[in-house]
Amino acid sequence: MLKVQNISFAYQTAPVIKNVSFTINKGQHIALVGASGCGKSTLLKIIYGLLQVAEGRLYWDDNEILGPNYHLVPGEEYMKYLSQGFELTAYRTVSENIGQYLSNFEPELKKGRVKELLEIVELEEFAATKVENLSGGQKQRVALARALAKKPELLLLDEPFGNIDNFRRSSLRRNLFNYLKRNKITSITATHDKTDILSFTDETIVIQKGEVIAHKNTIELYRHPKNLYIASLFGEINNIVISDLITSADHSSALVYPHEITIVSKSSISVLVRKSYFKGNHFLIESVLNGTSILFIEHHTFLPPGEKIYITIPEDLLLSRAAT
Ligand SMILES: Nc1ncnc2c1ncn2[C@@H]1O[C@H](COP(=O)(O)OP(=O)(O)OP(=O)(O)O)[C@@H](O)[C@H]1O
Repeated sequence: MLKVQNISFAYQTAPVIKNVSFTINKGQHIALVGASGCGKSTLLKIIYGLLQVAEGRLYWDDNEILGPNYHLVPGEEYMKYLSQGFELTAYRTVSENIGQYLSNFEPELKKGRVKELLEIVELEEFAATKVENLSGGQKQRVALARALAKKPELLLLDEPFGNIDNFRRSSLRRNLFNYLKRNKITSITATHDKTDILSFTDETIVIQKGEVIAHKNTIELYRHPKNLYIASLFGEINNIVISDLITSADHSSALVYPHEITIVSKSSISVLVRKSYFKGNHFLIESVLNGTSILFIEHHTFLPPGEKIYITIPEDLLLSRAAT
């Protein structure tokens, strides 16, 4: 179990991490999300022991995680950190980099382990290629395999798929998180990508300006986002004033995802189409409600600008999402 207790940190004088506390159970996958510059990478570096906290304590089970004031070489045996700049040995091959920290005592065992890791990151055909001849995305996959090589108990990933093309990303993500679950490896992934969050994490921690503002089961967080900042992490979102739709309602607002709005042939709510954005399996319709508010709606076909359409939003959804 990882316990982070009331930690605070500043690079200079302005605090970057402010009184942060949370607990993560073994084997759980956690997404660490928030706007750029909110402190995600800083928090991962603190957990790994690269930065010294001004206040607070961190524990992995009963072991206190100490910062650089107490360590010459950062990092504990049980923990691996994959940073955004993956420090590989350029003139060595992919296999040599992956096996760098594995014991040479039993060469067959090492060979088998490197092969298994090459399969996870789908780099079998590059085993003998020097790292300097790889693309950015391929280097990121080598760094990932090397971080996994000694089966850490806790894996810290900073934007692990940032350089990897969409074509690879999906299968790599599945390979990695299935491997982590099978081996009961706890992970914390700092990410901007909602697919990382939604499909592969048990819980999500939301950071805003250095503070934890939510720590919840990922599905719960998606279904009941507490505010606009949280909902926006999952993509386009509408912040609807309920009295614009239901005359008897008060003036509170509700967060509604575009796919939760349905276009119908007739209803009491009409909007004007402004633009249709092609999204592959649907169009995102930008529309105007009451001449002022912008409303995004998911729809299966293109709608021309200026067209008047009717919509419905389930009333119980609106009321359950009403800001309190
Ligand atoms: N070495 C540093 N020295 C001084 N300030 C820093 C340093 N590294 C980061 N910061 C500042 O600390 C704040 C948090 O940075 P951090 O990299 O943790 O954010 P982040 O949430 O990971 O951002 P991103 O999503 O863009 O990677 C930012 O305001 C950043 O400018």
